[in-house]
Amino acid sequence: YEFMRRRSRNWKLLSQYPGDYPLPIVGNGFQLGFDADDSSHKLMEIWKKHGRTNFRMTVGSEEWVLLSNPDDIATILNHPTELGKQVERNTAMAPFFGNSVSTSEGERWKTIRKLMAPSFHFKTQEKRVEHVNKYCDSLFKVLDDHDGTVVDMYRYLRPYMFDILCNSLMGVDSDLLSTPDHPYLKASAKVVNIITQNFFSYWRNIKFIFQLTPFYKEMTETIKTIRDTSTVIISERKKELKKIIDDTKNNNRNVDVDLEEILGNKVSDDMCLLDKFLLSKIYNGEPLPEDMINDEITLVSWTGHYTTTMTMAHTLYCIAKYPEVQKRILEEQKSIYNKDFTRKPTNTELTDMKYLEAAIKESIRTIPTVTKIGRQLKNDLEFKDGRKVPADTTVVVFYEAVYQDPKTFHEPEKFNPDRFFEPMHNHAFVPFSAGPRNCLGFRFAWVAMKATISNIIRRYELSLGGPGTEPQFAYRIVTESKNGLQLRLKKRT
Ligand code: HEM
Repeated sequence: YEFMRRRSRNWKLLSQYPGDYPLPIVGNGFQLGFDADDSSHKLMEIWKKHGRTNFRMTVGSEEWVLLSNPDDIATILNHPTELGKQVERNTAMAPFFGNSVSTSEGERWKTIRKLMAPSFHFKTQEKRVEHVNKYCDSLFKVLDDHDGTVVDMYRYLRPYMFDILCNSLMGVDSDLLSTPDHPYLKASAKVVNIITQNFFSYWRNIKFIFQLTPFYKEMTETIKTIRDTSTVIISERKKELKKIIDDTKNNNRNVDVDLEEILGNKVSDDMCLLDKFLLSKIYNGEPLPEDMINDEITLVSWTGHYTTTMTMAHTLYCIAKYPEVQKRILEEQKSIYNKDFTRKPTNTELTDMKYLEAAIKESIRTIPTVTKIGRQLKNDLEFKDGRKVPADTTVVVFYEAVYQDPKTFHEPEKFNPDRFFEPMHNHAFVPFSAGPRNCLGFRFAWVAMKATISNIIRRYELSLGGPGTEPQFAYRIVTESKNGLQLRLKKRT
């Protein structure tokens, strides 16, 4: 009786939102179709059908409320305690990233997030710009070889971004840019697709069947490759730390690192992220177990390089597609670098690149890097308009819908960076999420994207790859083009 009572109460609350009547067992699941790559498109159709506003869906036994209203997005993302991720999404991601900061809850999440946060503080930006600029020279060497020809930007931007992260956060030189066919790059390119399939293909949760399929084998091999790469990075850094200690003992001191901190296992803000994981004893007074460090390094290496690469590549594509935007970015660059057009940017100059920033934002709006994020409610939640959503519901921030809503973005079909100079709702555009569980790496990502694009655009004229190369975007957990991102780069004289 209690179960029935709760169900009917929940249904009463949920049915305040538009949505189709759910069938027994499957709910509205069939409306998502059977092709995971197409489910985002299907959800957009449902959003339009119900009046381009927040709507509800029942997927299997789960209740979803999908939000496109910025007021309600502000309510969920800034909530101090509703920080739990959608259980289904975590199930899809956990085989790759275990119980990492992005997938964990409660004390583990809080402790690790606190340990990591100083590595992403705004004070670190100056140092990050230097790292990006250094690796840009290696990128130029590779891209110069393709002068005038069509090149897949993913192929070189991914290893480039991975090398920057590895050097800047892990203190290890990886140089994947010189081996773009490296097994890590091949494996990590499969992650988005596999997680998206796990998420939308419910039969995969029937483990004994899934384990018999080739998909399972592919997933296991992919996980092994990316986690083994983290093991190598961790052991390289351990060796380096040992060398620093030995060198110091032999009076050959490496000035970069404070030995007392290392020997005393003290963690300082200046240390690279991996040193913090290796040296801290925050976890029950003991060093962090190796598999826990592996979870975090695998997550940060993957998410940090993949999302940033996709956003940069898609922005370069938009710049190539809209020559007037390219012209205005270039004019802004000329106004900053009129004396020396090849000089690398400083952090202050990056903040002056307002039009470039608007162009990156408009690229994210039209090709959202992250298409949805979810929170699974622990308690009932009341939104600004007085409607309540019951505990256990999954509340989804449906970015694609927000970005295509004419109430929020006037003439959403137009590519218009200038819209970001107009006043807008402060939660209309939160691609890095917001509130206590926002993206830790957003400052790092901004620095990397702005510095890289500023350097690239001053060196090369960008145009589209031509017939047959138009990107085929798939809106997976991260948006990516199935046939790469082909652009023609021509060195400026
Ligand atoms: C353009 C690039 C990026 C975009 C669009 C992006 C977007 C996001 C979003 C939307 C979330 C929230 C996910 C959710 O609530 O389900 C998130 C979380 C996170 N991001 Fe990013 N991100 C980017 C780059 C980075 C970089 C460069 C790093 C690290 C080097 C990073 C590390 C993280 C971490 C660790 C979390 C989990 C935070 C937590 O749960 O407490 N991201 N990111």
